Amino acid sequence: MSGQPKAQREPVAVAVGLMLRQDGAFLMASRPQGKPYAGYWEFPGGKLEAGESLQHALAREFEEELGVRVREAQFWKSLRVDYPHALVDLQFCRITAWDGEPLGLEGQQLSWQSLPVTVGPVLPGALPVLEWLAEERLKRSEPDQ
Ligand SMILES: Nc1nc2c([nH]c(=O)n2[C@H]2C[C@H](O)[C@@H](COP(=O)(O)OP(=O)(O)OP(=O)(O)O)O2)c(=O)[nH]1
Repeated sequence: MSGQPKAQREPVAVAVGLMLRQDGAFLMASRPQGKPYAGYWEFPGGKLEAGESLQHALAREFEEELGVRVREAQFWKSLRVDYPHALVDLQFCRITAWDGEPLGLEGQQLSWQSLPVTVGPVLPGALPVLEWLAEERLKRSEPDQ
């Protein structure tokens, strides 16, 4: 295998955004050809550049990949995933306001989804997000104690 031995790998920080529409739908994207897990579905985002903040990386990736200007984003949850190709620290943010309609500027397919999702396969590092969204939905539907 090429690259660093697994045990010595430094985690790579990744900014990921869940664009959440008022009706509860969220945007998913297919991974473009040429990337690991091409064709798998994920949430838009990408790696932080050296010295870059999470908010900045999120805004940059959304401009580059979707042509969307992020107006309101809040950090939500993080998740470390150990892939054969990389060790990643995923920083998930909820995006609740933006300018523009998302376009697949890197050749990726886009789809507004709700639970259960109808696209697949879903990237392993995006699957837990669907569980978190389902948990939230459950909490919202439970009567107050
Ligand atoms: N965007 C995104 N990446 C995810 C998710 N879940 C998950 O495990 N990942 C992983 C896949 C990749 O290993 C990494 C993101 O790196 P990437 O290669 O897509 O990022 P990038 O756009 O900066 O790529 P590049 O400039 O190096 O081509 O995070 C997710 O929901 N969204």
